[in-house]
Amino acid sequence: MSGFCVLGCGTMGKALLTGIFDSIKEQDQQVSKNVSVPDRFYACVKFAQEARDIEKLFGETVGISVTAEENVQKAKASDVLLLSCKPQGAEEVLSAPGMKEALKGKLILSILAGKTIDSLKTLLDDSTRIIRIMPNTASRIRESMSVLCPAPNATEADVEFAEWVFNGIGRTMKLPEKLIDAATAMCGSGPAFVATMIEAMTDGGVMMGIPFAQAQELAAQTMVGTGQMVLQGQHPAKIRNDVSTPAGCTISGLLALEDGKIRSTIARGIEQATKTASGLGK
Ligand SMILES: NC(=O)C1=CN([C@@H]2O[C@H](COP(=O)(O)OP(=O)(O)OC[C@H]3O[C@@H](n4cnc5c(N)ncnc54)[C@H](OP(=O)(O)O)[C@@H]3O)[C@@H](O)[C@H]2O)C=CC1
Ligand SMILES: O=C(O)[C@@H]1CCC=N1
Repeated sequence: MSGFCVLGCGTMGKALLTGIFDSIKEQDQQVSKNVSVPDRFYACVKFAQEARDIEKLFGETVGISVTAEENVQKAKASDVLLLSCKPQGAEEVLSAPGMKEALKGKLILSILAGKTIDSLKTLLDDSTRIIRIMPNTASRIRESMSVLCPAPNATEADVEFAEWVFNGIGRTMKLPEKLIDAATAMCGSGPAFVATMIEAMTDGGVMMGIPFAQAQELAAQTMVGTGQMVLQGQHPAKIRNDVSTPAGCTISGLLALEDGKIRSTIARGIEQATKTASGLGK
């Protein structure tokens, strides 16, 4: 058995823990003999009130110790640590007196956007193994898209553990670190982009007389269904062509979207978010 510690339990830390606890509770995954399922959970925050709020969030059912200003103590008690403070906060967290020693021989799963393995290594002992991971907030409902980038010192067992954790809260994909900023834009930031598209479709529906709640449900389920068709192997272009009946309403709407440069605008948004991600934590 092992200890799992979230260093910086904010929006993403809480989303990840929620998904992980549900995943372990359902035990809906074949846990290989290499994976040591954590039996002790710790969440570290800065302030006592935050700790109390998180304890309330998870309630009594989950055995988690939530503490403020006890990062090093909880790191000592853990085998795997999820680093989920802001990128700019990495130095403060990892340079705390005693932290480097506490992390010796342990595995760090860093979800910090833009914080490279090389920059993390400058703050850690060589024996501390690193896997960069880019999940998203859909972890909360176990529908995350998480990109994994193991450092050269990560073992096969480390990668298997990380894949067990993140496959339990969605889908995973391994990519080289040079692509993680683009993955951050697509997957980490992606829910914000998709939510904006859902809002825009909802606005269209409301404008045409559908009440907001119904319009939002229509937009959200259409997004989910279309995404599922793509994940099941349908090319988006085929979906688009199949739906576009000649002289029908779809092609008229599509041309209005193209007039608004929807494709290049969305692609440019990914480009810009990638560029910003690459500068975070520097
Ligand atoms: N939000 C998202 O959807 C995603 C975020 N990420 C990455 O995840 C990380 C966290 O993002 P997010 O959850 O949104 O940010 P939050 O600010 O919500 O969470 C960061 C948490 O870390 C805490 N913290 C900061 N410094 C310390 C410290 N010294 N000791 C203990 N706790 C500390 C903060 O406490 P306090 O608030 O009191 O400062 C806060 O609770 C970032 O690196 C981000 O790049 C990755 C993918 C998606
Ligand atoms: O916006 C951010 O910087 C973080 C990383 C990806 C999603 N949120």
